[in-house]
Amino acid sequence: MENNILNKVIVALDFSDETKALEIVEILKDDINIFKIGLELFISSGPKIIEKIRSKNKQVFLDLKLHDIPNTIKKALNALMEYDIFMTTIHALGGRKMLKEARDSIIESSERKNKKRPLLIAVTLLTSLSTDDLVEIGIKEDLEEEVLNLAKISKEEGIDGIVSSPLELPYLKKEFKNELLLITPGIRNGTVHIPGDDQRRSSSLKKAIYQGADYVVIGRQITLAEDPKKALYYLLGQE
Ligand SMILES: O=c1ccn([C@@H]2O[C@H](COP(=O)(O)O)[C@@H](O)[C@H]2O)c(=O)[nH]1
Repeated sequence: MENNILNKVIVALDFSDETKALEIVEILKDDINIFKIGLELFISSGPKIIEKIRSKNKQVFLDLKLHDIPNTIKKALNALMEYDIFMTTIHALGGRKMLKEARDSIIESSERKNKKRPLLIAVTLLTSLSTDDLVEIGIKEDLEEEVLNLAKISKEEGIDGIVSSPLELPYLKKEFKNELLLITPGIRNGTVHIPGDDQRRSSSLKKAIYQGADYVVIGRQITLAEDPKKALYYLLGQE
């Protein structure tokens, strides 16, 4: 059971210091198979960090959350196909045309380069946003409806999966069954103090898994802990 859950855990390496990021990979390499490179690490270290992690026989989730006009996204994803990555992200709020260009671009480049393509994942509404934040930026739709709507458009445009908060899992799972990968950050258990924690829609690791997450992304709860491996196993044991 523990192993099944571990296969679904992605650890976010949110550091500007690549030595620190690689240290975490080293500590967790027997437990975790996929590590996430986000904007901070990618901007600080550049693309070479991808190969450094892959050389330890680990998969890379390159989480750049691209959000731009369709043509720019198309070209960016074409360029991204140079890297050997397992999964990457774009924002569903970029709209239907952007999602379609993203999907077409990644498929065309993979066929042209005869190379396996990464999974393309659309972020719905960031887990740091509360209902009040959404109303303030003009998203007056019920939060659940909005996530569902963005997920539906993503699926219609052939996107492989979506990012949402764990709180939205019950109805997303009911709607999409196994037709869309469900990926949830926002995992919290309160054991590690996270200064200025910005997550607003969160839940525990086990709850997210029981409610149908295909992958959960965990960062600071593990990476800021004195003993990251112990923190990971503590999360695994907690309801
Ligand atoms: O809606 C989203 C999309 C992406 N993330 C990313 O997940 C991790 C979460 O890290 P924690 O330290 O566990 O909060 C982080 O890399 C985010 O960029 C997200 O949190 N919410």
